Amino acid sequence: MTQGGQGVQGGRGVQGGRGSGRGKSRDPKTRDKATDPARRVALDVLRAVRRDDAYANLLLPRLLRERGLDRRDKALATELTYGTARTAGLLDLIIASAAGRAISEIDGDLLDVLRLGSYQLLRTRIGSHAAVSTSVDLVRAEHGMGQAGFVNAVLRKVSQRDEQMWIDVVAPSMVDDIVGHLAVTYAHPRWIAEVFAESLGSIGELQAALAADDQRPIVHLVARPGQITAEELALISGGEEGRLSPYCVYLPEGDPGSLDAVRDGFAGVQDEGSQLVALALTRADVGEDAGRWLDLCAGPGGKAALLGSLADLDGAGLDAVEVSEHRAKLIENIVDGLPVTVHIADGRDSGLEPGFDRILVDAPCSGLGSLRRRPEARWRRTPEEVPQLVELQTQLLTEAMRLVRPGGVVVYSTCSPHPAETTGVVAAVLGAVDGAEQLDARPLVAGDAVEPESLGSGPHVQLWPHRQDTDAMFMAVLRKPVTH
Ligand SMILES: C[S@@+](CC[C@H](N)C(=O)[O-])C[C@H]1O[C@@H](n2cnc3c(N)ncnc32)[C@H](O)[C@@H]1O
Repeated sequence: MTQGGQGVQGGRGVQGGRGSGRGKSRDPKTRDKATDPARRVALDVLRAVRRDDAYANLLLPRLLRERGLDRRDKALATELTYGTARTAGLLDLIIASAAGRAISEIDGDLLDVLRLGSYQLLRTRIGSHAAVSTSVDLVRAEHGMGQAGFVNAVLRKVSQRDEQMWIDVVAPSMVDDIVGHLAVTYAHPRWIAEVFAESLGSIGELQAALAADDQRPIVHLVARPGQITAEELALISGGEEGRLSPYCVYLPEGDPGSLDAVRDGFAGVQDEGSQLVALALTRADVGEDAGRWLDLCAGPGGKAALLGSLADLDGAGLDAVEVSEHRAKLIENIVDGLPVTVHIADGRDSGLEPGFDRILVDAPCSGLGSLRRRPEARWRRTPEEVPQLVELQTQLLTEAMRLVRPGGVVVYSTCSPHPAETTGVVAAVLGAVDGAEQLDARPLVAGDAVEPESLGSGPHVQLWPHRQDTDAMFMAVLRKPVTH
């Protein structure tokens, strides 16, 4: 996808056989065959997402493997599935307007096809004839001519405007409601745009934040220390060494699952921001480190594996607590051979003896900071979920402060920039633990390529896709007083 600016660059009308300028990436000439396997896979995933609450990023790779798509069809199916899932709310506004009826009045199966067709019309280079006719064919095969006629009529109407023209129709005006306008333009629910604005402290950067979140990110790999270096991993994967984490490799294309290093567990898929959180825990000054480390919310184990590798090199050991049995098994698999002990337990009452030198609380959260990587998530989350999460986060961090030894540190992190889940939780716990202090997290994250000052005013660190090109990870470092 190209950078999604405020105006749609190019903005060519689709009547000439092309959609708008944003997100154009494919030569359509050979993609016009009806119900080709790529569109079939995309539709099946979108349907499972809507009907069964499936996760597109888990189901799609499975279907691509099972159905034996070639490389080009895999790329097309991936673009159409993730793109459509990510923009579903915006597409629905356009479809409702074109159909002249509410989305709730459109049959779900037809809506999936309309979303897939509209996405092709508005955000890909696929010709409008191909986008419409392949959609009609998908419906005709399953639902007959009548329904196919409806889909044909709606998509033809959608094709009469490009994306920017439709935004002018369906979005609130920028003058009356700038947040609402930007939310629609960059395909986000309004409440999430409000949360981003609140976390950023103004709406000045909101457009950049939403635009970055409206892109498909490249894959980040972690080279597990002591097992493979980032330089080696970059060489064998064809990727590029990361800018921020010494263990990160950017993989612009290709299937990470096909790399031997990933299959053998020397490397894994992990956002660079998550690597920085684990790193911050190991870099914090705790005085004499007896090597008792704890990951209190460890599943599925990405950070536990990185911490375990670093603990191995340091002669330390890591206890990894996870409440879900299934996720605890995932940790077991990923930390095989490392000095990590997995406990299936509630982190609020794990039964572990206090006295840890370093504790990570990578708390369950709304996930608003990793929406780029989970295409449908933004349309599933609701603001009503947040207070309950905040309560759990506060309890987990409070327990971590009990388990850490005097002088030891707790890193509290979320893959969410929501102020209630981040600074709100930290302030509440700091206020409740006598003498606890918050350390400046910025020097623990900064490196050769990043000055601490570029990470905000501290003491916490809030990463952002539009600033660091990582997920919007939050981290705060708390130290328990020595006299406590
Ligand atoms: C954000 S994820 C952690 C991600 C993990 N650190 C990683 O890097 O792979 C939060 C985890 O906390 C677990 N969790 C939720 N409630 C918990 C609790 N009360 N005690 C321990 N773990 C909990 C969830 O099941 C989930 O696996």
